[in-house]
Amino acid sequence: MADTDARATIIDGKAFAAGLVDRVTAASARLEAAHGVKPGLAVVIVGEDPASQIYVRNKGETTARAGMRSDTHRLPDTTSQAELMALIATLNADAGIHGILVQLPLPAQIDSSAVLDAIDPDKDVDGFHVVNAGRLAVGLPGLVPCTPLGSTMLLKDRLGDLSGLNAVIVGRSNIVGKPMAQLLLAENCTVTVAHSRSRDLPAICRAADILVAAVGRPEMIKGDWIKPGATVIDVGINRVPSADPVKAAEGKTRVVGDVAFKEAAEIAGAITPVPGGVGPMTIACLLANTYTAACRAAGVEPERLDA
Ligand SMILES: Nc1nc(=O)c2c([nH]1)NC[C@@H]1CN(c3ccc(C(=O)N[C@@H](CCC(=O)O)C(=O)O)cc3)C=[N+]21
Repeated sequence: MADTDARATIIDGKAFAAGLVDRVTAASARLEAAHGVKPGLAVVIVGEDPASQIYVRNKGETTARAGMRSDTHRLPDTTSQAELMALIATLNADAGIHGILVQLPLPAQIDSSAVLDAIDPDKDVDGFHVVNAGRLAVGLPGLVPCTPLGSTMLLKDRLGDLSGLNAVIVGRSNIVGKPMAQLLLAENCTVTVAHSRSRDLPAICRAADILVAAVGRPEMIKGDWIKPGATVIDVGINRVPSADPVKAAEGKTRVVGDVAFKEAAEIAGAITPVPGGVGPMTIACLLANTYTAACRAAGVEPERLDA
């Protein structure tokens, strides 16, 4: 691709996500035409974090472009737990809303897990509710967290059958690492979940045919941690000072992943870039989950969307 040093195939998450959004758009139009149901997503944002505002705006725009209903609820950062719970109760009861996303992180006065677990699990398009975590763990249909879902789609698109491959996930969060482990286990991978307390992380990573980096530490995973030919999925989106010291001094930033991309691309067989890799898949999968939730609410079998 553009980087002539790179040996690895650069996995174009942005392009795959655009295709997925197109398929969701078409499937949603057919759902509306046949059953009179227009998928509806409600996004709730509490406070004024500028980065969060950007994500919320992107989600809202993409949802509208896909022909879905998209409501954004912006609440002040002084919002109480009770006020947020009341909004969620209203959205749970609204038949025109099939998906609810409460943007994280929430302000300190709010108990996040209580809020997430107040969302109707069948409208929980983030897949963060304990019921959906449980469904995923035991193999029942539910709603699957968007970032691991999108990462798995990219892996299957690139590798086909994942059976028997060694998958190493670095990071054990409830929103990425743990659900990613469940999805790859369901694909018959041999799954290792490594984390900050793991001993000899480089050696663990070097055994990986599939390496998923989801730690939130800029460029922590080095090129010599990667097995030659491995497929690397970089989930990290870290804002760091610009590489140009003059721009950095002006406060300019750039976005990097959890993987030292340039050196990793010399060794890996394929790698997702940041930006343009997993991030766009997260938003596309949010729309896919909203479509799936709308179909289930209408008692309609969702169309396949993953390819
Ligand atoms: N309840 C909840 N669900 C979320 O899914 C959730 C959340 N809270 N809180 C914030 C994080 C962050 N997040 C991103 C999604 C897409 C991009 C994305 O598309 N990034 C682009 C652009 C990156 C850039 O240039 O800034 C890319 O990677 O190419 C980024 C970040 C979802 N989040």
